[in-house]
Amino acid sequence: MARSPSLPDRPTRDIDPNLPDEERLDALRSHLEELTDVQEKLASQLESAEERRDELRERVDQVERENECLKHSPLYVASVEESFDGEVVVKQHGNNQEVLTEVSPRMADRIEPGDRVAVDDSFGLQTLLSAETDARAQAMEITEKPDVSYDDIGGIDDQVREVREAVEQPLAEPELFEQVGIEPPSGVLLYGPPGTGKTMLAKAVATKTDATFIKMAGSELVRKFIGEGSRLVRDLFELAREREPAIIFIDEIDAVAATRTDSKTSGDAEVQRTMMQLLNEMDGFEHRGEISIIAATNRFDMLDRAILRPGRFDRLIEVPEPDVGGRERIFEIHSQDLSLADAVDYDVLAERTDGYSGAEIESVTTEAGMFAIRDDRTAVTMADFEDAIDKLESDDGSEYVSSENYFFN
Ligand SMILES: Nc1ncnc2c1ncn2[C@@H]1O[C@H](COP(=O)(O)OP(=O)(O)OP(=O)(O)O)[C@@H](O)[C@H]1O
Repeated sequence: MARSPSLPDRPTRDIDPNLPDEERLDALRSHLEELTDVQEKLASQLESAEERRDELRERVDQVERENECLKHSPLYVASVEESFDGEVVVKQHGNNQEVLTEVSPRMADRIEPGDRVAVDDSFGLQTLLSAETDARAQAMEITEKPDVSYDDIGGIDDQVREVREAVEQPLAEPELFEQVGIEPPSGVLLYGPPGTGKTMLAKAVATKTDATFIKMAGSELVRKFIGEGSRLVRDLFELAREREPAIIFIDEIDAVAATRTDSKTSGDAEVQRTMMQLLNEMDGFEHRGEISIIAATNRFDMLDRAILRPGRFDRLIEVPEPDVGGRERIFEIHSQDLSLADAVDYDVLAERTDGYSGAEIESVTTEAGMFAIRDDRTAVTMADFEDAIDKLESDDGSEYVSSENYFFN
């Protein structure tokens, strides 16, 4: 705790009244100087004390706010089903319990059927959830025009070709499949280590086919939107129908489609419901129109085989870590917009980055640029790239450990 600084001594001086006038005046002047000095010191101490008081006040405010938050019990999310004079029927998400409850006059004229609200333990309506807090908006990332092209993807040419055949062609030339009399693949599953370009592949097809890209992350469905998973899956397919042509991209599908465990915890039951909804949507998707479904995982081993049956994710495409030629190409792609001071030997960099994913190579190029900036230069050199690799190798973060370590552990 900071101690208050001690106050300066108050100068005292006895001036002999019998001194000649001139000497008394001198003595008084010098006394005045001492007093002025003390006054300045006191003023500066007062200023520091006021600053400290303001800091403490701010801290008290913050602690009070935190305390308030701690005193509040959690709120539950519910939907308004019907609304009468000052009363509403709400249905709590998760357990689907329906109750009739009163609405405070403060909220009465703002509540309409279909609204999502936060309710407390006794179903008192606390807040009307705005569109921003709506789970549907939060759980799905919608991109009308993604800007990834096939040329932005390096080192996985075979996978690009397969995805084009399985997703792009049925969207672009459905009549071809009709003429030949075959069904295009229902869903495509991309599997492989993290950061190898799976999301990019899905976005690139959407760009090429002018389709809306709708992404949902399986992990978020089970962690963030507990109790709402199956409804959100239904919404996801509904939204795709509204936005045709559309590509539905389900990232980390393993989070909702992992092999069934024997445990009967409510969390597992909820994940099961979400997966069943997903399977239902896919099975009932006969006249799919211009909608394609792509899923991705880096835990292929964990998947429930039920999702791989014909009519579901029946086209599997492995997206591996890039080989040396692929890494060279990815270095070239990510250096396209860099100002380079001299020729960069991408082949040497590719040799040095065995086991790196595309995302890790992107980090190397960003870090190389940072080295140039730190050095007050506007162009990046080969040495910057080498230093960047050294730095990322020595960094103590699992982020840059070879992505093999993530895969099938
Ligand atoms: N093959 C690649 N070519 C060029 N860049 C790549 C490649 N793979 C990854 N990248 C870079 O890494 C970033 C992340 O890639 P992306 O999100 O497609 O990986 P992912 O396989 O979907 O990863 P995750 O499994 O973690 O979701 C991309 O935005 C891109 O900059």
